[in-house]
Amino acid sequence: MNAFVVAIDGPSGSGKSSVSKALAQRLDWQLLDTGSVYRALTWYALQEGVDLDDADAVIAAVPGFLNVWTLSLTPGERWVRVAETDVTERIRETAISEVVSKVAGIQSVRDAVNTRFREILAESPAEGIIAEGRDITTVVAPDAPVRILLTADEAVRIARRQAEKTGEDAKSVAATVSERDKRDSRVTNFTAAAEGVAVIDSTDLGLEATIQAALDLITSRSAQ
Ligand SMILES: Nc1ncnc2c1ncn2[C@@H]1O[C@H](COP(=O)(O)OP(=O)(O)O)[C@@H](O)[C@H]1O
Ligand SMILES: Nc1ccn([C@H]2C[C@H](O)[C@@H](COP(=O)(O)OP(=O)(O)O)O2)c(=O)n1
Repeated sequence: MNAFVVAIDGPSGSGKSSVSKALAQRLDWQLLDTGSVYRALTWYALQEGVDLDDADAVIAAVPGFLNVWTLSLTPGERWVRVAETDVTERIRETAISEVVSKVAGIQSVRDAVNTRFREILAESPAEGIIAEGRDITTVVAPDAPVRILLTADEAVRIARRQAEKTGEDAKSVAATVSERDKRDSRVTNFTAAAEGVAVIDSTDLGLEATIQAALDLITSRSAQ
């Protein structure tokens, strides 16, 4: 039987990772963090000496990356590996956040990665799987029974990121978030909900209330 797919999109700091992880843990489902794959590919390309402004060179690096990349789908055991190297922490560093949109902005890179995402969703042995990113509701899994766009005002999202990155300059954290969202929205639509996609705006919602709103949607759709 195919796993029940929940697709979640939203801009940086909207709560995708935290909400998706909590949902997967509570439901005992799998979790696919698609952003981590673009981040790991960016790390790999840099490691291989690829110029990220050379789209053909980035595209040429994708098959080699997909051969050696592995990630955990278990929500409580988050790790991403490239061959023997555990890149879980380093792919979250600002040096990657600042350039990942260059890689994610190349359409044929997206096509190759999306094919792998669809395989993961189709092959999931779990009862359900939560997939989060920027184009899961629209491109990767437009037929998912539950599709959610998580939003929050930009100032709130920036403040959340700044609270996480207390050792870094607050202005540059803000600039990284805004510039990345601007660049990412050239290739993916995560600012407006596509038809049939439910919006959860967490601007004035705590994390627990946001998780509960998503759980309510899943419960009502899975009962249908
Ligand atoms: N509704 C919320 N209320 C308060 N804090 C939140 C909420 N959603 C997320 N956060 C916090 O904001 C930060 C960014 O959330 P995260 O899940 O990493 O967002 P995203 O994956 O969309 O970039 C995290 O520290 C998280 O705990
Ligand atoms: N399905 C996806 C997921 C992420 N991306 C891009 C957008 C982001 O710049 C990077 C990293 O995404 P990630 O979700 O880790 O970023 P945030 O945690 O929201 O800041 O990848 C994408 O283009 N499509």
